Amino acid sequence: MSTSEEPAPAGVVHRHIPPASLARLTIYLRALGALLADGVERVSSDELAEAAGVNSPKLRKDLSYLGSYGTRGVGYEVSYLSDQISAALGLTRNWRVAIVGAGHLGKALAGYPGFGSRGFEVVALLDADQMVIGQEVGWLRVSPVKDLEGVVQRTRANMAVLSVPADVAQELCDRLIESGITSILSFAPVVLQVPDHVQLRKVDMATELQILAYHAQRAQASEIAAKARARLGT
Ligand SMILES: NC(=O)c1ccc[n+]([C@@H]2O[C@H](COP(=O)([O-])OP(=O)(O)OC[C@H]3O[C@@H](n4cnc5c(N)ncnc54)[C@H](O)[C@@H]3O)[C@@H](O)[C@H]2O)c1
Repeated sequence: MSTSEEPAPAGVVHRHIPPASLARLTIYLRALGALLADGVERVSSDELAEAAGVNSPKLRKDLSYLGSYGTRGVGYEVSYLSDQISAALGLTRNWRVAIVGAGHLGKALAGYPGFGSRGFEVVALLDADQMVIGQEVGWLRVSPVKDLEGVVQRTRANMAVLSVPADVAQELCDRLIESGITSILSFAPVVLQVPDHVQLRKVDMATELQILAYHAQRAQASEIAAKARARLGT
C-alpha cells in the first residue's frame, strides 16, 4: 500500500509555506499533541481535519508543503507527522526568548506556562524602571535593560519579544539586533525598521479587533438582508 501520506523525511528542505497554511500547521500541531496525549498512534486526514476545525482538502494541501500528498485510507502516523510539522516550523530548535518590557503585557507573557510545551523558553525579562527591576515573575527576576547585551549573551537568547512603549521600541529593537537576535515579535504600536536578515512579526490586537468588527458587521448586514428578502418573499 502506498505510504504517500507520510511527509518528507527529516532534513528535507521544505517548500515556501504560505502564511495561512503556516498558521494552520500550528493548529494541526496542537491537535496532534492532544492525540498523542490520548495515546492515538494513527489518524486519518478527515479525523485530523475535524480535530483542527478545517476541511480535509485544505489539510491535505497544507501538509503537501511538507511533502505529503495524502493518499486516502492510509492515515498519518501521529508522532511522525507531529515531528515533521515541528521541524518545518523550526520548533525542533531550542528557542530561548528574552522579553523586553516587564509591564502588564511582558509580565503576563513571562508568566504564561504554555510556551514551554510549544518549544519556547522565556529566559529573560528586562525593564528600565527601577521599581520593576529585581521583581520576581515566575522563576525569572527582571533584569535592567541597560545590561541587555550581556543578558542576551549570558542567557543565549535567540528570540525576543518587545512589550515596551512605542517611543523606545526602535532603539531596543536595534540593540537586540546588535546583540545577535534575528527573530523579534513586537507588540509596540509602531513601524519598526529591521535589516533583511531579521525576522520581525508584529502583533496588533486593535487591528484584529477591527477586522473582527468588520466581519461581524457584514454578517449582521447579510442577516438583515436575508430577513428582508424572506419578508418580501423574494
Ligand atoms: N499589540 C497589541 O495587541 C498590544 C496590546 C496591548 C499592549 N500593546 C503595546 O505593548 C506595549 C506594552 O504594553 P503594556 O500594557 O505592557 O504597557 P506597560 O506600560 O504596562 O509596560 C511597559 C513596560 O515597558 C517598560 N519600559 C519603558 N521604557 C523602557 C525601555 N527603554 N527599556 C525597557 N523597558 C522599558 C516600562 O517600565 C514598563 O514596565 C505598549 O507599547 C502597548 O501599546 C500592544
